[in-house]
Amino acid sequence: MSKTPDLSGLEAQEGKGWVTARTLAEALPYIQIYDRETVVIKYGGHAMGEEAVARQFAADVVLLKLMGVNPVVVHGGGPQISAMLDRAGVRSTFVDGLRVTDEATMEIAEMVLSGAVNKEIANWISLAGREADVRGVGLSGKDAGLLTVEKTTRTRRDPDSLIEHEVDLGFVGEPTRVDPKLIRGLIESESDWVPVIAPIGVSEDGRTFNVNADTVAGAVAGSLKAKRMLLLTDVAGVLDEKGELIRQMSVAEARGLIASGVATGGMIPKLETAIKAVEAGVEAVVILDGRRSHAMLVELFTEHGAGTLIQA
Ligand SMILES: Nc1ncnc2c1ncn2[C@@H]1O[C@H](COP(=O)(O)OP(=O)(O)O)[C@@H](O)[C@H]1O
Ligand SMILES: CC(=O)N[C@@H](CCC(=O)OP(=O)(O)O)C(=O)O
Repeated sequence: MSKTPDLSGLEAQEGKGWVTARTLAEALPYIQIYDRETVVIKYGGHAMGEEAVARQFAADVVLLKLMGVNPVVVHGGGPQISAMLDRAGVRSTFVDGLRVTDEATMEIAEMVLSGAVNKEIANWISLAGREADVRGVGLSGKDAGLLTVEKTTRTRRDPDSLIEHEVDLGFVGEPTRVDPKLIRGLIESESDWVPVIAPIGVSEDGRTFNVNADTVAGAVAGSLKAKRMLLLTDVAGVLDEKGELIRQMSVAEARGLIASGVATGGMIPKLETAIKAVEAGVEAVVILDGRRSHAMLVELFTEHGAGTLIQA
């Protein structure tokens, strides 16, 4: 009697193919929703983690572009700036999550953000997309008048005298104007260019400023009236008072989380940015864990999404 060949390995392999095909087919409605829509992705310094994670992120950005989405990446690099300041022996302090930036700090922050981090991300996108000619284009707010800022002011109340006094953050800026012409030109071009933006801005009188990357992403997304802004960070999303993930919330509920003290630290500027972006015409903002592989794909192309969605 002839022996039946053992096909279990082959079946397992074929089974995987069928699962992949079904996943792709199920993504069809979402692929159509995002077809030629702009999605601004804020890629935080913590989410970058190891090189393999960052390369995976770049490959997912390429996939988005090839699926018809127009991704625009705004990156951070806080931990990377801190590491370089340490090496240079420059001490760094933060006020309300913003780095106090003197001249020496500004010089190093710009080197790290516009130089190392920006070019690395653009390069990884170009490498991941080279077969299809998808190319990362590294820019900062200094290019083509992209980001005009004014000096950020912060006040503090003295606990004894109760008198308010100004805290000088140095070269820290708030966006006052985004000129999106260059970005529009890149995303609407026949070429598959993906803009990658470092959070550096210029004041009206031409001085260089360090800007929180969430804030830059919000301003860019607002000026482009993006379909989505994704804030990739190092938590699953916004957590409620019991530490459970909130899947969806309104702008009013986001304000409530800040007021009640459930959102603290770095989550406050993220929610404030999300609120401003929605008010500026971004359809929805999602805060999600950028360390999880394919988090952006799960968010955009599956029924359940990932992280916390904030909309009007
Ligand atoms: N309610 C909350 N839900 C989730 N995270 C929160 C909340 N309140 C505070 N956080 C903190 O916010 C952090 C994310 O902000 P941040 O560290 O600035 O991120 P990034 O460096 O990615 O911009 C989380 O790691 C968490 O410690
Ligand atoms: C003014 C200010 O604080 N600028 C930030 C810019 C980088 C940033 O925002 O990076 P993450 O998104 O990785 O935190 C900084 O110097 O750290």
